Amino acid sequence: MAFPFQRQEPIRLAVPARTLSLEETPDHRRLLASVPTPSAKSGEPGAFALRPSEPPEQWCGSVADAARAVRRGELRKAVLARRIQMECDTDIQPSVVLRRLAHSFPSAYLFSAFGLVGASPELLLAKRGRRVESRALAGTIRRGGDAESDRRLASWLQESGKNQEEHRVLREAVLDALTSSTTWIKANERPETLKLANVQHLMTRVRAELKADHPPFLRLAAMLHPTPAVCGWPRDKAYEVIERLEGWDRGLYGGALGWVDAEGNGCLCVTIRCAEIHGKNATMYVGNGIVADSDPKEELAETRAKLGAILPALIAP
Ligand SMILES: C=C(O[C@@H]1C=C(C(=O)O)C=C[C@H]1O)C(=O)O
Repeated sequence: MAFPFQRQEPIRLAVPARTLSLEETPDHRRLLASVPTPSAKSGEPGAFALRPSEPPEQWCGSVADAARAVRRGELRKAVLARRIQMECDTDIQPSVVLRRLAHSFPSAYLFSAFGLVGASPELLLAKRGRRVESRALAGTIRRGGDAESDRRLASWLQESGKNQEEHRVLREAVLDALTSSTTWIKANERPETLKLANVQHLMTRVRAELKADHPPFLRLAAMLHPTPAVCGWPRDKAYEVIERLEGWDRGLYGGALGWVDAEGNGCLCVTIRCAEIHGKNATMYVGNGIVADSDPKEELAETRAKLGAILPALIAP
C-alpha cells in the first residue's frame, strides 16, 4: 500500500498474490542471497539522455525564496524537490533496477510497486504488536573519497547548525505525533550519522510502546505523514510553499509505501531515492530540506549527491 504526498489523495492498495516473509533480521542478507547479481546485459540501455524538468537555476531561485520565507518567520522548514527525466533507447526493467539497488543499498527499504522503484533509507513507521519504530532522517553530506575525508565530512555534518536545525524540526514533529499514543517513547538525544553508499545523514531512531487503546497503525502513520523530512513545518504552511514554488504533483514521491496486515501490523518507508518508470522513460525525484541558512548552490549539489542512489541503478555504468 502507498500514501501519496498529498494527504487528500486516496491511498493505493494492492493485495499481493503471494507473500514471502523474512525473519526479523536488521540486515537484508537473506533477501540478498536470493537476488542474483545482475548480468551486464540485463535491461541496460545503450544510450540515454537526462533532462531536469525545471532548469537548475530556477530550482535555486525557489530555494532562495523558501529560505527567505523561513527568515521572515513564515515557517521553520520547507522541502523542495526536483524531477530529472531520463529517456533510454530500450525499456527500463524495474526488476533489474531493484536488484542493482539491493546490491548497493542492502540496508535500505527496497520497493517496486505502483510504478515506483527505489531504495529508501527512511522509515516512517513500523509496528509489531504494541511496539513501534520510526527512523527519521534530515541533514545530509556526501561521502568522502577516503576514510579520513569521510570522517571529516561526518563531523562537519554533526557540527553544522543548518543541518541540526533541519533535523530538530523533524525529530520534534515525529515525537509530538507519537507521544500521546505511547506508554513510553525513546529517541537518541543527539542524531547518529547514517552512512549510505552515496551520502551520510543525521538520523534519529524512535522506539515506543503503544498504549493498549492506541490508534490503528494506518491512523498513526497518517498522523506522521508527511513528516518534515519531505514536507516541512508547520505542515500546512510548508504545503503552501511547495505548491507555490514547485507547482507540480509529487504523486507517490514524498509519500509512504510498504505493507499492512490483518493483525494491524505494518511497515511503511518514506518514498524517497526513487524513480517512476514508464517503458523507456524514468522520472527521478529528489528533494532537500530548506531552512534559514540554506545556500541554493550547496542545495543543488546535495540533490546531485542524493541522485547517486537511483541514477546508477537505472543506467548501471
Ligand atoms: C527528500 C529527500 O530526502 C530527505 C531530505 C534530507 C535532507 O534534506 O537532508 C535527508 C533525508 C530525507 O529525509 C529526498 O531524498 O528526496
